[in-house]
Amino acid sequence: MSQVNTSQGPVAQGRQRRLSSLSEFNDPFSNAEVYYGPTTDPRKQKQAKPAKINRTRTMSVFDNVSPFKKTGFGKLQQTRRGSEDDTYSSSQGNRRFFIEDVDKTLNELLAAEDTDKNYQITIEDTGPKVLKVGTANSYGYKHINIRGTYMLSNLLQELTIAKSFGRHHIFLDEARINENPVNRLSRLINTQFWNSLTRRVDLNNVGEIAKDTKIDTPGAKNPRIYVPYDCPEQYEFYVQASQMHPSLKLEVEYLPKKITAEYVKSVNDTPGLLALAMEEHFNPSTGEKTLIGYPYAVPGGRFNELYGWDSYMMALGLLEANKTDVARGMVEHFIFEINHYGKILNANRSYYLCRSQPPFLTEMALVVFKKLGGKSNPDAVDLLKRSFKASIKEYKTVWTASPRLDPETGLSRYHPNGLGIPPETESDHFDTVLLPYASKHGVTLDEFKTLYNDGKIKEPKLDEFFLHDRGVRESGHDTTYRFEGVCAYLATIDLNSLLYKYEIDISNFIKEFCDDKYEDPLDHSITTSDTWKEMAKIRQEKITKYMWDDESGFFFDYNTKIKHRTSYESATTFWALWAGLATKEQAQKMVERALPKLEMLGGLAACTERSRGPISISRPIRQWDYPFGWAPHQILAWEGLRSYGYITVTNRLAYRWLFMMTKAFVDYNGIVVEKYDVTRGTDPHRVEAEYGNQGADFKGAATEGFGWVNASYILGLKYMNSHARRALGACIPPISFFSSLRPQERSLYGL
Ligand SMILES: OC[C@H]1O[C@H](O[C@H]2O[C@H](CO)[C@@H](O)[C@H](O)[C@H]2O)[C@H](O)[C@@H](O)[C@@H]1O
Ligand SMILES: [Ca+2]
Repeated sequence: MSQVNTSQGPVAQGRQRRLSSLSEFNDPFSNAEVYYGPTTDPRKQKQAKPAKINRTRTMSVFDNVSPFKKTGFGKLQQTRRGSEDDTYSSSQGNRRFFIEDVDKTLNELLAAEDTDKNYQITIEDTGPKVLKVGTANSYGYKHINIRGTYMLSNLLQELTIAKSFGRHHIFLDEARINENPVNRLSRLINTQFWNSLTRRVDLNNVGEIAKDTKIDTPGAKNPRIYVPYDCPEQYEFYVQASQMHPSLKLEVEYLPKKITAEYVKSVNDTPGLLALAMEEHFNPSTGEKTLIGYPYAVPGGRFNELYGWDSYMMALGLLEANKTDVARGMVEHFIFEINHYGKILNANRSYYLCRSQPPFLTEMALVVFKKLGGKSNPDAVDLLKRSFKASIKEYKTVWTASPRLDPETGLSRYHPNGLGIPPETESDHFDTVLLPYASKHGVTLDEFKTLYNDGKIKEPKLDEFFLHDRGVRESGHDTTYRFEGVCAYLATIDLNSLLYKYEIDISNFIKEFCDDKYEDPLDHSITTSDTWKEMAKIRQEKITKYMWDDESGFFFDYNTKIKHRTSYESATTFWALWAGLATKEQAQKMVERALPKLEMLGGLAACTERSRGPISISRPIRQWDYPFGWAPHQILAWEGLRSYGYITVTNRLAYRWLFMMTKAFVDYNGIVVEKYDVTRGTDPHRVEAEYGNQGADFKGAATEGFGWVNASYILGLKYMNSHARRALGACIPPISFFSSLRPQERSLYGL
């Protein structure tokens, strides 16, 4: 058992014995609230029972950190360096530290190791990379060294978290700060990041949930909620919340019945959160019924609201973590949005009311339905039916209606309504575009913005620019040179693949759940599975006719205005595989010809360098262009390639992406960001494009990662066998990993 330091007095020894025996029961990898919670708090040690919490396994340092040493295979034989001095190992072989003063150690650590003073310990810091910490068994009397960026940055993270739990002294398992990075990152995503990103409206938290850092007009100072005109219960609920917390100054407003572009522009200076779906809830403490919001996850960083396509990507990750209620909640919110706002919103803020985002509801409803137990669960069936009813409405009234539908080709475009300058962008985002107009009218930039927004200055060319800019934002790909000045005219491969998927899903739904006959409550039309199958077939033919380029192996966007196929090489070409509309021959050409142009060190780039074109001061880099890679592009390409039988290519692409994420996580203080530069080996998280990089701005410890990137990590790991997983844990670069493999293993990666 634990050693007792005989140089201490009997009181200290007794205390130490109690503390040691108490801490024996901790799983080194338990959630922060358990690990730093009351039962492990030495101050509360007397009251706390030594409960057998989360002791699921006996951890050993070597099991945990040295997989290559154990399995031993040539080149990859690597071990992560542990701390010195094994004298104080516990019987389980898992050393523990005792940090007597969390604050003091935190300050010492930062002073010595955070040499660039950004509250993170990274490979760019030039400190000694070693810190002495007291051992648990000596109750801090003897010291051992913690070495290296990864362990020191994990120490910083753990101390930061312990402090946030109000802890002054802690026991800390070495295994916790030397955890295999693949395990650590997946653990944090599943047990912590999702929780930090989850929102659920109740009477007490509305102020927090309504927070928005994007707009700073005087009218945005107080939180505000806009409620659909036909939701009086919700209106009462928010008024009650406002009255319960007067200091919040929460303003509650009804939306008009008809939401026009003029109305949306008129509230740009008084933005607010838009109400979402709620359910009735019985409060046992008051004995009364109240409303409570369905849970949902936000993307993170500046995006503190429910987004359209982010939600689908996050739902996939949430389901893997068994957070089914959150994924289901987001489906409920989308049904609500379609029924009350007319579309799945870009996000639930007033300034997003006119536009949507790439549609994924049918597939999202299907994955949630399956997870809820499928046909055997009446609740799941009910959810699925309501989802498809809403999806059919969305399909007909949003995506295949004016102005999004191009009547000539029958294909659809991102083409939302709206007026004026989008208020949610970075304040200087449009300056280079607006400056010439301000000069022309002899006014300052700010004066011009007001005059233009108020309609006092008319500039048709600028109207055209913003028409496309709104389309760009609806596409989710804001911004890219692929879409600039042209988006609203483009029938994109992205959108039309998703609509093909809707048609197929709706066809299957009608067959399986509606006795092959669906009467639409809106227009009373009757359709069968064949009706929708035929629509899908027609779209597939149109896509091939207008978009497929046999020579390059790409599906390109089609410009409906000039009636011309574009040649911008985008990773969204793989959405044709995800949706299942490409032929086998097309898929093969995509893999042989398009893929090599997009495959980079860290996975798929958003587009090719050639398509993006040269970058200069007057032509700045755009975040949805080369050399950046995005989680949704990876996720959809993996699934698309897999479904066409290209599993080995999927393995390879997934390894690349996961390597890049893991490496950045290890070297940069646990960072997980919105997007990555997939061409950068050392610091792929460093992106100096629009909006910087969400997820990078934290002190001490990242708490939320970024929604769809979190999901991509968990989904990507499903393609890794144990060998690849170990290589990732040791941060073996893709080239080294692939070239270290025996021929039959290389074939697993399509090499
Ligand atoms: O505020 C600027 C823009 O921000 C959003 O776009 C980006 O973040 C979204 C949330 O992660 C994501 O869905 C989108 O693809 C990103 O480009 C927002 O969607 C835009 O409308 C907004 O102008
Ligand atoms: Ca630093």
